[in-house]
Amino acid sequence: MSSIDTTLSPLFAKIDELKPQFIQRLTDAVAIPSVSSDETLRPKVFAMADFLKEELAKLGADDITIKDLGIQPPPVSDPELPLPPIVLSKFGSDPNKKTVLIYGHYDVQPALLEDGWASDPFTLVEKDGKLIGRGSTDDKGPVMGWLNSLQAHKELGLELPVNIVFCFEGMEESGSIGLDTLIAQEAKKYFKEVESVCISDNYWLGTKKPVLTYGLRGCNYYQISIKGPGADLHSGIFGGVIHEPMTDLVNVMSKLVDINGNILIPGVNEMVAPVTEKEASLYKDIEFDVDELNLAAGSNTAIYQSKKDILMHRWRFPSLSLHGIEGAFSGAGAKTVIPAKVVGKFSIRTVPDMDSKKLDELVINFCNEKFKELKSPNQFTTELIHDGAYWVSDPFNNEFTAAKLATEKVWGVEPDLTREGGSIPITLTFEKELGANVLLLPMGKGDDGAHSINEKLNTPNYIEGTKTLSAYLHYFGATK
Ligand SMILES: C[C@H](N)C(=O)N[C@@H](Cc1c[nH]cn1)C(=O)O
Ligand SMILES: [Zn+2]
Ligand SMILES: [Zn+2]
Repeated sequence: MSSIDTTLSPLFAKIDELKPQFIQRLTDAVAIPSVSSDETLRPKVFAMADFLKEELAKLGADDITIKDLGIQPPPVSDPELPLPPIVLSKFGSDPNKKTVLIYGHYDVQPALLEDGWASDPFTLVEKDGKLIGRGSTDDKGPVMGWLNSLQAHKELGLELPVNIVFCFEGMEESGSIGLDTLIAQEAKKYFKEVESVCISDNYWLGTKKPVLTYGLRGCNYYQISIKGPGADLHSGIFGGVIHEPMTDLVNVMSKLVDINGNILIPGVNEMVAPVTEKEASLYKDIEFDVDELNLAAGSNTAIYQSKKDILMHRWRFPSLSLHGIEGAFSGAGAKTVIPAKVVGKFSIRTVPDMDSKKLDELVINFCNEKFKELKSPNQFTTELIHDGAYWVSDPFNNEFTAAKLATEKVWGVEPDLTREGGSIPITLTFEKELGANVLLLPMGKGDDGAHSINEKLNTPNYIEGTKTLSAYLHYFGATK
């Protein structure tokens, strides 16, 4: 037995013993509806920051620093809306140990029972080996996983193998506003000793095999606002005699993408890096198939049937999704209203070598052009709400080697190396500003339903995932 194995055996046994407390920790976290995109729930996002602060204090943090980010910039309804703080914390400062920055986010996507949840989204339910609740997999489960690991070390009196710097944010689901600047400001201060970054905020590709992730798509999020009449109107009185904002909006939005997911804005696809032969050969060894995709989607609606096509369109080609229309009638029944103002939301997932600023220009000009063709007198604007960069790294550095050992130790299989279709806007900033390697070490499975109804984290993924994160720190701490 190696000395790491000798350390990990009692650590894993302790994690198993603490399982009920770990589930309670996640239950308490999920109970706080920290939805960053809902301005009315902003106090709850602050409550979640307080919760983390208390947990970190209980675990004996050497330092806890709460960084205020000021007021949220437009577009917002409340011009005085405060941004949630960044929760920073340190455990250990041994100059002979490596220092690992662990990033996670404490905000969540919106969730309403009436969206189709089987139970209240903010009450964690354990059913059939699954922990169901908003944020269970994205990202409260993994964040609690790190805290669980510290608790297990503390209760065993086991020294941490690395110095830890936590950086938890409350705006990830809304573009990580303010965090870029904070990282740049603290690079030579709070983050001075950091030499490596680990993020657990994505998912296995499928449901059977753990993965390590070396790429993310970026995300540019836009809104089109159209304003017409002074107030919502009766369609029996005004229908057919005025230009309706909703008709204009649906018309413009329908020109952005076709039903096979092809982006119709000229110049966008031209920015995408060509596929090399080496890259094309990478896909065959990855464990995944169209059935896994259909299972995770809960439908047989795949555009592509081959593994390679699916993965390439998830990881290395851009996509444009239409998300919703603010101000449109969306309730049950048959309300005969003409909405006075509507705001259409869509985003583009970006990939190498797309230029974010050039993309904004192409999108905004295209929308303006399509609206102009309608010859409508309504007021029209398209704007970027937030953007986050794509990221691709080397999956064979020390971080990935240690994570592979940790995954094999816990799960007994070699992990696949994957990219992620989703975005974690701050990843590239950490890499650039801190000059550190970043590793993505996911906890949940591909069918967890992040951002969807009935989001879940399988209980074994939560517990074995806590072991994997812990083992990673030990293997990485031992690298020369
Ligand atoms: C992968 C990560 N857990 C996640 O869900 N990220 C979000 C980030 C985002 C970007 N714009 C809005 N939210 C995502 O990929 O949608
Ligand atoms: Zn997330
Ligand atoms: Zn998310």
